[in-house]
Amino acid sequence: MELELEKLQLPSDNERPYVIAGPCSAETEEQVMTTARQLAGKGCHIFRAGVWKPRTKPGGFEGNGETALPWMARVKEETGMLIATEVATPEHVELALKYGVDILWVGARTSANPFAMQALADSLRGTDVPVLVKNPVNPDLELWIGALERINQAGIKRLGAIHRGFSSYDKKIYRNLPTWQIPIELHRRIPELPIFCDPSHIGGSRELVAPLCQQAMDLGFDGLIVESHCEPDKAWSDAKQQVTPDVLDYILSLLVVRDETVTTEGITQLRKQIDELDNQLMDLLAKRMRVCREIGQYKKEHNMTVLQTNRYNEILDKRGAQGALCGMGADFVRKVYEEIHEESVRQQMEIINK
Ligand SMILES: C=C(O[C@@H]1C=C(C(=O)O)C=C[C@H]1O)C(=O)O
Repeated sequence: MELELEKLQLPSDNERPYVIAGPCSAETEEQVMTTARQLAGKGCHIFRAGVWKPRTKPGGFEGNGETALPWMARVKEETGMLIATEVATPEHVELALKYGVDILWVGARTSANPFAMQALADSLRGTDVPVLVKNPVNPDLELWIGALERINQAGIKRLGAIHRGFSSYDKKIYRNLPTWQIPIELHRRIPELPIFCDPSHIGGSRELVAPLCQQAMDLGFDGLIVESHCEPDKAWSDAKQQVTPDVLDYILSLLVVRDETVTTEGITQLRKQIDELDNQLMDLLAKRMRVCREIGQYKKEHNMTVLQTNRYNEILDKRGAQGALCGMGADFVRKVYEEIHEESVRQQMEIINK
């Protein structure tokens, strides 16, 4: 099915990127207002805050619910910023609209559930609020598109997608794997659909926000939705991944916004692939080391030496031959495996001596 789309028409200083910023959760009126004033002072046009928080496990802070909506309304009134929040049920939609929320987004757990998406779509019928749909937690492009289609079929034409990464058991570098090929394919399939990147949830840590924002710009994303809190370390949820409005402003000031229509960026695209492959390499290395540690544990239990020269030689020979077949120098492959072996032995020594 073709989506029937209209421009989002959101305020922004430039053509790109749209920036939506604000805390993970609306915790207190003071926290909301302080953060909002600071963001507005930095020229931010759209304020986000979670009012209903889907938490993986019970017992955490699940949001203030309706109590927080008047705070959001106050942000809009006092700063002039538009306000955005997450909705997961028809009741959320009704309340958010009642308090004048300008933009709604649908979270990753909700977009993974067609029943929930249909209920949301039905509750949106007859409104013209812009809706942004996060990717489902699992890397399923069809499910993501299906969620967008349901909202669109309910008559919502100002529609966007948010890439927040995909859940995985492995959380070595990212909290949620970016798997860029999925939003890239979404853009290829529906070029007129604006795509936002959520570097906070992909990265899960402050340090990754800037590089991920840049990666999103490099891939031609239309906007960014970034978690920003007046005192990130004291945040009631997602403390590690929030940045202050000051830091956000700095990150945005350094962003290189690239133009999709200029065709001289062949090298940038190639480097993107390199980054992605390097991330995969790091991931694989981390996995290999994990197996080595298991072997270390086995050796401890069976009183075996860490160093197994025959096996080591076998690996050097085999990988060297493989490398040669792929056009890589024997010396290079040997050096790589010597380094890997050294680290593997170091990690096993730690285990065997524990
Ligand atoms: C992992 C092992 O321990 C050591 C590390 C190796 C590796 O990282 O490939 C190979 C041989 C051993 O010296 C093993 O015995 O298999």
